[in-house]
Amino acid sequence: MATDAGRLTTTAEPAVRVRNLHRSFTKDGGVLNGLDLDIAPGEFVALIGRSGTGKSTLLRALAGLDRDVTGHGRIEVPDAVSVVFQDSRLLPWKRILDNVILGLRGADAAERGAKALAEVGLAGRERSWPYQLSGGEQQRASLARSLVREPRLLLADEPFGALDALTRIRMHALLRRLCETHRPAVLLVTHDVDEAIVLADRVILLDAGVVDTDVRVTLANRHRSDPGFAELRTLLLDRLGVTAA
Ligand SMILES: Nc1ncnc2c1ncn2[C@@H]1O[C@H](COP(=O)(O)OP(=O)(O)OP(=O)(O)O)[C@@H](O)[C@H]1O
Repeated sequence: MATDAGRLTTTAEPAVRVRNLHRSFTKDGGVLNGLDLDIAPGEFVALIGRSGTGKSTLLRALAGLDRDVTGHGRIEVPDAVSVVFQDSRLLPWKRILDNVILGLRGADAAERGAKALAEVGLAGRERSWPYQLSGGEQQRASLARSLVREPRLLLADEPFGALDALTRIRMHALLRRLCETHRPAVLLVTHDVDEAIVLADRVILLDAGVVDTDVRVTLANRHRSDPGFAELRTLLLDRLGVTAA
């Protein structure tokens, strides 16, 4: 693969810079077809698009998790990148705190892990096993595992996709709070247009492997009943080829 990967370090630079990114799994057609994208430090970007338009492929490229894929282009990301997936990927044979601090160095690792668990509302669950946590709690632990590494870039692929509606709403509030505190740049892949508008500073819609729509969310009120919210939702659903209900 001819990808020219680099590391961004200075704060004047964008946190993520992607230029002319191509990715393909077959000889017949590309999934990403010359994609350009910048994400500023601390900026929260939601990535939406029809099924199969390459959202996860882009996220995996940024995470350095590309497999079975050919391509070229330039990708620049910060040193500290964390990834959260739809399933928590906690190791079942390790207690929650040990999962959170897995691979961390330093005498204060346990202390930092416990602090991260407290931040996501899991104080007191350090010695629990993953199976003793609900799905939502497991995703909280997964967020703690990411944040304890103090990422400059947080990549999240449908992190709330498997959760019930009420837990999702709670997780939205938690993620927003955590991002306001830690200020990583965020790329969140989601199928949920409302989730994108509630959470993000910018919503990017992928189509045919390039950026089709790039809108800044400037709503003072992110409530679904707000007319600006409804207008933005209609615009995005329209671009997705869906008629708003
Ligand atoms: N490992 C792979 N091998 C072969 N094809 C793949 C592989 N991973 C993804 N693809 C194909 O690449 C295309 C884009 O997949 P990707 O998972 O990036 O889409 P997506 O936009 O995230 O889709 P969804 O919204 O359904 O999750 C799809 O056509 C998919 O079948």
